[in-house]
Formats: sequence, structure tokens, C-alpha cells
Amino acid sequence: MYPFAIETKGLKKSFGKQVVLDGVDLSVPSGSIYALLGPNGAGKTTLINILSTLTAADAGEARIAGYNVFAEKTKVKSSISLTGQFAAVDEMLTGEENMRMICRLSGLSPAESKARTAELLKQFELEAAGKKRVKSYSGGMRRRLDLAVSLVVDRPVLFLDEPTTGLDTISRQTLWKIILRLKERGVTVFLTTQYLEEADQLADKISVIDGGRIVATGTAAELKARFGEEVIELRDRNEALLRTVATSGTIADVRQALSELAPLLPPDARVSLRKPSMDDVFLALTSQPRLEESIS
Ligand SMILES: Nc1ncnc2c1ncn2[C@@H]1O[C@H](COP(=O)(O)OP(=O)(O)OP(=O)(O)O)[C@@H](O)[C@H]1O
Repeated sequence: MYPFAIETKGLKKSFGKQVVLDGVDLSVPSGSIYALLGPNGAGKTTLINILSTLTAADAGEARIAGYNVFAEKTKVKSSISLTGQFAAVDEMLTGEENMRMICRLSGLSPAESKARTAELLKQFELEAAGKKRVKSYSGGMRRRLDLAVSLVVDRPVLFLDEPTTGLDTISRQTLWKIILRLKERGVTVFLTTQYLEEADQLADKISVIDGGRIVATGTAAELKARFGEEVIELRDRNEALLRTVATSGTIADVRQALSELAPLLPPDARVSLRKPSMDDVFLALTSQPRLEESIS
């Protein structure tokens, strides 16, 4: 097994004059869950499209399971699964019929197709739903079927582009559980997300992309620690958030921060200290409007 399932160096991509990726360096350890976190339009889908050979890069290097993404496309394609790859799930067929058809198209015998379908429907908690037509599925069921379909053939690297966008909390948690089980089976999962909590819960490592560059990489704990050990939160008397300020949490630092802030805030503003969240980290690292700016 390669130490890094995905490696990129200096990856660049522009669409016309718009620079979307401006030198992306990534190393994703084999068998890990890696989250790429970034605001809308940061280039997450473009990066996945390049890594899965769907889009050409302008410059740089990329390897999947050791294979060169630009020179060894066939080997790369046979090393990856991509959700949504088979957009051709037939809504008029049941989940089970779709799965069996895709198994057959992937070269499995009728008996193998039946067994693989049963195994995947069970793994994705779709046993009952498997008997129903796909057009009656909820968003969460459909997302699980798409994921199951993309895993008909075992591949070492799985790309998931915003796998839980638009799902309710329960469906999201079911998918998280499934993604964690895939990791236990040795699959490397590379997912993009706008949900900070998702990256926090699932990923062994997180990279934050902004303005076409990776602006930070680390575990959720490392990224939070880099931000600061504590956050001072100031709220008005109706509990509306006025300010957040990163601090070390020592008496000296907290006192200094409060004495600087006091003249700018109503005298009855309330103060509390809390640990930083992924939201704090994300806002600090990306060019999204900062909390302080957005409320002042
Ligand atoms: N084929 C294309 N032609 C022109 N511009 C494109 C093309 N694909 C993407 N872009 C532009 O590149 C930028 C990055 O898009 P991309 O879809 O990679 O971002 P993203 O991080 O996945 O965003 P989101 O979270 O909104 O899906 C966007 O401004 C988008 O409009």
C-alpha cells in the first residue's frame, strides 16, 4: 500500500481569467478520512474533478495510489470510486433492481450480482427500501443508494463531494457511520464539505482551502489549538452575540482583551469563555466575512 493514497504538488487550474486552484499541495495518508473544507466556489469540486481525471489541470502533479493522474488515467480510474458517478440510477426501478443492473454492468455474474446487492443494501441500511422504487426515496435514502452504487466494485480511494449537503440530521449521522465503516475496511475517503461539524466528527485530517490555496492543514484539535486556547464571547442582555475574541485564557490576557473591548460595548454586555469551535477556525482562516465584521 502507498503511504499516501492521494498526493498533489503545485496543482493549478484556471477557467479563463479566473484562477481556481493556485498551487495546491496535499498528502492524504492511505486508509484515512480526509476532509477538504472551504467556502462556496473555493475550488473543492474542481480539485475532485482533476483527481478523478474528469478535468485536466493546467500545471502541477497529482498521484492516486501511486499512479500519475495525467499519464495513467486508466489505472487511476480503476483505483477510485466517485459518488454520483452513475447518475443513471433509474427512478422507475427499485433500489435492488438498480444495484443488480449496475453489478451486472460492472462484470459480475448473476449470482455474484445478487450477493453483492444484498451485501450493499444491508451495509447501507437499505434492505427494506431496496424493494421500493427509487422515485419514492427520501434525500437520505437516495444519497445512500448513490454511495452504495459507487461501491459495487471495491476501490481503494473514495471521493465524496459534499456527501451530506441538504440531508437532515439523522440521515447525515447514518451516512457518517457508513463512511467510518468504510475506513475500517481500509478505504481512503476524501470528502469535501461546507459543514465544519462534519469535518470535525469524521476526518483524521482537515485541509482548509481558500482563494485556490490550502491555507491550513491539521487534525481538528490542531486547527483549533492554532486558533487560540479559549474564546471570549460577548453578548448583549438579550443573548445576541456582539463579539468573539481569541485569547490564551490567562488572567492577564483576558483582562487586557476586556479592557480594550469595554469602551466599545454596552456596559451590561455579558462575558463568557469557551473552547474554540471549528466555526471559529474556519472564519479565522478563510476570507468569509468575519463574525466581528458581520455584526459591527
Ligand atoms: N467548467 C467551468 N467553467 C468555468 N468556471 C468554472 C467551471 N467549473 C468551476 N468553475 C468556477 O470555479 C470556481 C470554483 O468552483 P468549484 O465548483 O470547484 O467550487 P467549490 O469549492 O466546489 O464550491 P461549492 O462549495 O459552491 O460547490 C467557481 O467560481 C466556479 O464558478
